[in-house]
Amino acid sequence: MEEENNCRDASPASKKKKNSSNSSKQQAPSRFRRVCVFCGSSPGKKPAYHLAAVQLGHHLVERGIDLVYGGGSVGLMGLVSRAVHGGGGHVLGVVPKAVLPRELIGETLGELKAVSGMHQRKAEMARHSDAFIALPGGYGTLEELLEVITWAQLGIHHKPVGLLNVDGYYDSLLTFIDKAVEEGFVTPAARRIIVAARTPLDLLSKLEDYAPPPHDASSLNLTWDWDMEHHHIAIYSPDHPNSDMAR
Ligand SMILES: C/C(=C\CNc1ncnc2c1ncn2[C@@H]1O[C@H](COP(=O)(O)O)[C@@H](O)[C@H]1O)CO
Repeated sequence: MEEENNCRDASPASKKKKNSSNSSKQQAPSRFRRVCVFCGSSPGKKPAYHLAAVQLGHHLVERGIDLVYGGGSVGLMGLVSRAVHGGGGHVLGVVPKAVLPRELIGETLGELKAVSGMHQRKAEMARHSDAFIALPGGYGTLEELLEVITWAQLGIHHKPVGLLNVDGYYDSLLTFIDKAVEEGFVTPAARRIIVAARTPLDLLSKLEDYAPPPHDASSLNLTWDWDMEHHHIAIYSPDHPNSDMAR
């Protein structure tokens, strides 16, 4: 799967600013054209989570960064997408066909890309983005976050991965990952893949400065494609006519 052309000049967000108040706050151009945000399909209980989602959306618009996310208007996903869309930024929602019905995801603002399943969704969200940010969320958010961290560790991509640790929501996850380093399951270099901050502003400036750790795994030449045509599925059943056991 080829990555998108990340030329800044083509950014839709940089071309159309609906909200004139944002133009006065216009920042220096970001190195990112599009950022993928993973976050709860629920709003969470604390107002701090809601505020962080809205603030992140505003900061993206101010920097001319477009949003890629899981689509829909539910929970924190709805808050961040409305903030970006309302500020004149471009929003791309990537939604598996099975969860397209409005009763599941609500209304999607901006551009909607329907994909066949969850694996393709993650690959598409990643392909269209220059960096990832996880806001507070549940299993879905954790799964998406850990997958892009794993892909970075394997050298599948070199894009920054940010963790917005609103009100210490992710303290216990970070403590756990530090334990994994201590116990020898995560290397110190791989620990540095995660860029954490407590506010959207701090996180965005850390991500702008991020340099990926050197890793040997690039030579594996892995991709995040899930292309069945180019994968041989081995069959290890002695009774099967095409069994690979005999090969
Ligand atoms: C399928 C159901 C609700 C639909 N909700 C979702 N709509 C869009 N994207 C979703 C939805 N649920 C999960 N996602 C993806 O995972 C992340 C949020 O998951 P979490 O468990 O709420 O943290 C989010 O980034 C999306 O990409 C009925 O259950």
